[in-house]
Order: sequence, then structure tokens, then C-alpha cells
Amino acid sequence: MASISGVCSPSSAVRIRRSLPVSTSGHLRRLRPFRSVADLNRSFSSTSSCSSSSAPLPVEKEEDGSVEKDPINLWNRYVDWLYQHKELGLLLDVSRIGFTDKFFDLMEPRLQKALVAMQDLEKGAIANPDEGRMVGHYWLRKSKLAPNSFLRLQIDNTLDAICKFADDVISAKIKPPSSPAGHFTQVLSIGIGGSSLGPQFVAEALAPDNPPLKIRFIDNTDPAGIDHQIAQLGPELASTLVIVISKSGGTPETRNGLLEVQKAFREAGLEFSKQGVAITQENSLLDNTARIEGWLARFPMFDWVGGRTSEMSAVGLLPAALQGIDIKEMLVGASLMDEATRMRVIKDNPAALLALCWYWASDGIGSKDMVVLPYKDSLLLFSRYLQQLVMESLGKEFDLDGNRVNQGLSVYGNKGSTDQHAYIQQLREGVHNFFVTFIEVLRDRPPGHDWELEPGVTCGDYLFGMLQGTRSALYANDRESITVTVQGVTPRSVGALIALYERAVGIYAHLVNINAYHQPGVEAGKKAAGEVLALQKRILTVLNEASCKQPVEPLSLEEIADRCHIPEEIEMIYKIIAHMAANDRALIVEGSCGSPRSIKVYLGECNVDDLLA
Ligand SMILES: O=P(O)(O)OC[C@H]1O[C@](O)(CO)[C@@H](O)[C@@H]1O
Repeated sequence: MASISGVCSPSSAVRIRRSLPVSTSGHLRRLRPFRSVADLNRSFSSTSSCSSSSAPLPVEKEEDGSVEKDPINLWNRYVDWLYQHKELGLLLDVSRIGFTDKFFDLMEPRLQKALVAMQDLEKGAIANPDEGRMVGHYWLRKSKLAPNSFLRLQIDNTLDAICKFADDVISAKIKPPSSPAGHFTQVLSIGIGGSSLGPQFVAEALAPDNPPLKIRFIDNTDPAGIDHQIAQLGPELASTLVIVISKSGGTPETRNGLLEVQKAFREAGLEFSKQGVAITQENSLLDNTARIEGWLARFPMFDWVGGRTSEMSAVGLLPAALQGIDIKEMLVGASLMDEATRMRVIKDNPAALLALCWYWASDGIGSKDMVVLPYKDSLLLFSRYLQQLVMESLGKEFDLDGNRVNQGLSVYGNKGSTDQHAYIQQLREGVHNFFVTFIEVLRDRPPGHDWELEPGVTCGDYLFGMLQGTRSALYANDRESITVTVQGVTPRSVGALIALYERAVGIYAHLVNINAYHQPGVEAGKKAAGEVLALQKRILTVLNEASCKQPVEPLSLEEIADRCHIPEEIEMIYKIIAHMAANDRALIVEGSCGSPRSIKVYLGECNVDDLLA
């Protein structure tokens, strides 16, 4: 196999372009845009003098076959680039990402600028210009970094209050009023997005087999899903601590979950306020509701912490503490990683290395997806957690200068080796639109429990073999990968992983010049959903009028649209009617949903009060 010596290795100062522009099928291979070094430097210096260097650097590489293959060169590259955090026991291997020395040299000044910007952010600069907010999740794990004493006090007091409350609940000093158990046995967490994904990931990763309180999640406005959670609790609803988490305090899905759970409490004859806890911003709708109704406790969510970076705030720490997870260790892990990711020497900064790799692998424009494959069941939800952290942060239409850039980096994955029996086939041989991040956990199971299921081989050896085999097999087919290795899945390593990716996202956002801390695109969907519900109310009024007539007047979709004065909304009207009919809230007397023009509909029950109102 041809050895390509363009990748960064001690022996590879000069890039040799592979002379295989013609594929075996005889078609010309597409080469990625290549410019001379002078061109690249010109392009860089023309942008680097601006406060925000936005133009993506052209990434010089060939479509296929550009990665180092010689085993000794690869080993040198591995050793040369291996990052180690001794105290955390964390390794980062970027050797299977094929960035070149030249690329590194071009990126370094940009990375340095990004690190300065991250430093400013940590000092309290307005890093979210649209919303005029500071971005302070780094202060949560080291309050003395916060820019003023008021914030420091807020952070420390909240942490103390979380620890005390969790201790009191676990020791039954705080108990449910009418449970035969005499203490809380379950947590039901209601929240969505950043107000749920972190707690779910951490619960799956770290909760002990027999936690003091078990946790369940309602993270959607799916009535059947909510019913399922409540049904699973059964009589234990009486000993369930309900934590409602919403930074804004007004997210509809979370509000609906709360209303559904409150209804279940009423029906079970239980007093919700004695078992309800709110985590939200001061004076939000949720905060005011909890205060007025006298809920058991309220914990603050800070304006300067974004939802997707809130795992180390009350959002993540309270549920974790209630499950007996050592939250101080999580904070230590994150804080140690924060220190490491402030390093100015790029090779010594794992977050900068990740950002560099992402940029190389996805051409700085998200041209390839990031497949996250932890080889450990307990890390199953890491990719789901990262999906929001990365995609809500980086997936932006405009850059900070207002240019349309449609940036992003897609993330998916579950776990190995399970995924080897699902989609790895395509990764190895199919469309080449991804790079992989393997998460390797060295400790297979707690000491003293291992055994050999065949001579010399344990179950964990298989998992290890599967990871190494997949990494090699993918690389042999020019599929690049990063490997993050931790000793075990512990509160410290999980805290460190979260902090590592938070910082990598921040640095990468600077490299591509976007605001990582807002989410304007989500607002559009929320607004449109509100409009659908408003339309449904109008339809109901029209249908109600017709249904109260004697005799009842069934209406066609066109008639409804006319009476609502919105003929252009006929398709949405049809969908609303079909949904209502499927739920027995509208009766279709003629035609069927499969042939929309034939439908005549009315309401089974007319509400005269509505008409008089
Ligand atoms: O915590 P909140 O305000 O309920 O928001 C939940 C989620 O909704 C979003 O605002 C938009 O999806 C996320 O950024 C956030 O994590």
C-alpha cells in the first residue's frame, strides 16, 4: 500500500500528493480544492486581521487515500500527538485524523485567537452578542473564576443548598407527606433539551445499581409517554419527588408535563406542592408558580448558563446528588479539564486538538458528520447529549459578521460494539461522509469480578478487540477517527468529558466565527407550533357554531377555511381535523381522511357556553 507522508509526523515535512487521480472504475477522482501555500497564507492573513476570521480555511486533502498508512510512521504520529491528562487518566489520540503539518501551521494562529476569546469569555465578556449575555458555565466548577463576588456567592450558595437538600431527602429529613415508605423513593424529572439531556446522560452513566432515589424522565409532550411514566410509578407516586426543570420557565412541553403530573397527583389524592421542586430562573413563570403554590423547594438557574451547558448547574447536580452520585467529583473533573483546555500550546490542549480535528475532518463547513461511539453501555447517551451541545451550538445560518454560512457539525451514534451490528457496514464501505470519535474505557468492570470466558480472554477483552478492530478496519479504508480514552466511567471522568466537549465547541465556534450560545432556529419552530394551535382554536370556534345548529351543519374543509378567512391554510386545516378525528374530538360524517376533498366534519358535542362567551 502506498505510504503518504503528508500527515504530521516527525518524518514528514513535505506532503506528497498521491498520484491516483483515476479510480479503478476509470472515473476521475474529485480532489478537494487545493491552493498553493502562498494562496492559503494570503487567504488566512486577509481574514486574520479582523476581529473575527470567518472564511473557512481551504482544507487541502484528496477525497480518498490521503491518510498515513505506513505502520511505523503511524506509530510515530500516534506517539508524537498523543495527549495525556495524568491526573484525570485521560488520553486523546488524534493520530487517525490526517491533518498535515502545513494545515496545523495555518490553523495555529486561529486557534490562538480562539483561546484568547475563550479567556475573555471566562472573564465575563458578552460572548452571546444577540442576547447580550455572559457565558459562565465554566464558573460553575470554580466559582472564584466568576467575574464578581455576587455571582461567586450565588454559585456557592446554590451548590450548598443542593447538597443539603439532597442529603435531607436521602436521609428522610425531608419526606413525602403521605407515603407508606416514609421517604422519597423516586425522582420524576420534567424538562426538555438542555434541561433533560445532561441529567439523563449522567443518570445512565453514573447512577449506582441501587440508588437512594431512582430517576425517571418526562422530556416531551407526548401524552402516551407521560402516561407510561406515571403508570410505571404506580403507587410510588406518593413517594416521588417531582423536579421541574426549565431555564426559561415557559417551555410548553415542560409546562404540559407538569400539568399532566399535577393531574395525576390530584387523581391520586396527593398534594403536589409537597413533592414539587422547581429549577428555573428567578421570577420566571415556573418560579412564580412554584413560589405561589408553595412547592417544597426552588433552585436557581442562572441567566449566564445556557441550557445545553447547564449540567454542572442545579439542572444536572440536583438530580445527580439525589441518585447518590458524587457531584463534587463531577465538578473536580470538569475543573481539571477546564484548566487543561486553557493551555496555549495546542498539543497540550485537548479541546483545541478536538476543534482542530473537527475542522480538518469536516473542512470547517460540517461536510462530514461526527459519529460518536463509546464502547461502554453506560455511556450510551453521550452521543445524544453531544448532539444538542454540538448541533444547537454550531448549527447556525449566519456567522457573527452576518454572512450566510449555514454552519454545523452533525452528531450521531449509540455505542459499540452494538452499532457494529447496525450501521458500521455503511461506515466501512459506504458513503464517506463522517469521521468517528471512539470513547474507550479501559476498566472493564470493578476489580475482582473478572473471569475468562475462554482461555486468556474475558468478555471485556472482546469489547476492547471490537473497538480496536473497528478503528483499524475503518482507517484501512481511509475513514478517520479520534479516540478518547478514560480509565473508568466515574463522576470525575464524566465531568471531564462534559467540560472537554463544552470547550471544544466553544473553540470551534470561534474558528468558524459563529455565535455558539444562541438558538434562533428553535424559536422559528416554536412560533410555528404556536400558530398551529391558534389555528386549531379558530377551527374549533367555527365547528362549534356549525355543530350547535339545529340540525347540525357538517362542514367541508373548504367551508371551514372560508369561515376562518384563511383559504391558504387548507392543508393545515386538514391535518388538524385529521388529528382531532383520530382522537375522537371531531366526527367525520362523510368521506375519509384518505380523500381530503370528500370530508364533512362536525363536533360530537357542541358547547353553547363557548358560543356565548
Ligand atoms: O430550559 P428551557 O428554557 O425549558 O429550555 C429547554 C431547551 O429549549 C431550548 O431553548 C431550545 O430547544 C434549548 O436550548 C433548551 O435547552
